[in-house]
Amino acid sequence: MKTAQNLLLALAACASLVSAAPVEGPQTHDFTVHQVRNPHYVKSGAHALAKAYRKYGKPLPESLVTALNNSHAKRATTGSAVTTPEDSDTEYLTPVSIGTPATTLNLDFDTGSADLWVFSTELSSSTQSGHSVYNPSKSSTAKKLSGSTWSISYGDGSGASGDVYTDVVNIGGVSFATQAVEAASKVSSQFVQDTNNDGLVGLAFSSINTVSPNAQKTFFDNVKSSLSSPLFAVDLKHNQPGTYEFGKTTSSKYTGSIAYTSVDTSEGFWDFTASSYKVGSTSYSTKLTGIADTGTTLLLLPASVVKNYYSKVSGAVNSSSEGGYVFPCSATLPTFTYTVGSVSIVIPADYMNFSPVSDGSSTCFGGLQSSADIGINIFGDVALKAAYVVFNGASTPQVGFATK
Ligand SMILES: Cc1noc(C)c1CN(C)Cc1cc2n(n1)CCN(c1cc(N)ncn1)C2
Repeated sequence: MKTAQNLLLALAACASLVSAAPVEGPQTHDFTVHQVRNPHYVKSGAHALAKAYRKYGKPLPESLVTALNNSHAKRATTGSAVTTPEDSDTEYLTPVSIGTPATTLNLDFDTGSADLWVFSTELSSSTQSGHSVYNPSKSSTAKKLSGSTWSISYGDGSGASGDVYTDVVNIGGVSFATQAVEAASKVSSQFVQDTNNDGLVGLAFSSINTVSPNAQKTFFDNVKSSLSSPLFAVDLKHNQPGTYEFGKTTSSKYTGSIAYTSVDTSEGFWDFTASSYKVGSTSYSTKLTGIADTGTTLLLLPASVVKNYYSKVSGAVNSSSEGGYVFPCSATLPTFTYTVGSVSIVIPADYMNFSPVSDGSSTCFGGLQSSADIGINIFGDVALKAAYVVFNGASTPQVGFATK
């Protein structure tokens, strides 16, 4: 059998080096096959040998079957997906494929919550209108999580609720076969109107997942152990597409080094502390503890910090009618800098002008607002899009920041 095995192995080896010689004749075609190496492929002799046995219809020897089952050539996985800003960076939407055959929904990746929920056929037709929806009855891999329900409400008073299925979910090439997919049967008006948004992917800690009676794991918690590295990296940009990477960081996406700091997960968030901040060139040695939250649009910090900032903006007022600090759109704004370890993230002045309070208005709403009414500071998209941010889910979670 050895000879036969060697032959099959040799055949298998040849089979992987296909580069047919050009065929001479009345017409000449170039049949050269160009190999492109798959950087993620982990070579396995047992798999190559088994391929040869199968190719010639030979039963696999017991030893080979054992080797295959024990093969530690587990594919280390990584993936990357493009995320696109909507409505002046109000939110960032990323395509996610769900079910068999797959349907692609554009979802809001939210490191501030832990439910993966989607618009579904369980909503009224008028509510579904304009959205891509998940139809579990059309997915051969959908399984109802019997007796489970979910209900979530967000800081801005929006929310959704429904029942639960497990199904295959693929994000940027990283797939999990039995992800809890929370199908919405009710959504609040903010979501109905937002036809760009087909639901959310929660990337906070699974401890705050709302499924009852048994909380479900986030997509990241499900895939974490199979990733090359237990992390996801977030590269949000101002008015242009960015990326969510799973299992890897990409050095060309940032400058200098990534400064990591500890995370307090006790509330289920990526809660970290910046050691100091700056308004323009004025430094404040005040620590800022808050959550890294991709699902919140703005930067929400203590009233004292916000006051220091807008004291440098001529014409700025804290408007009760507009619900926060506003200023003349022509005002010159200072930058805002937050420091994590050795890295200082400078938020450019134009990020600090969120948008006119309404179309055509010459009064603009600030990207920095007070967190006083919330009870927690939130480093939302205004802060995060100035950085390359790594959410590391190792046994001691960390969050890392780099300039870009
Ligand atoms: C309008 C609007 N405002 O902000 C967003 C996003 C929208 C988009 N859209 C109209 C409606 C909407 C409302 C929410 N979302 N989407 C996403 C989840 N929300 C969060 C997440 C979180 N971590 N923290 C607080 N809320 C509230």
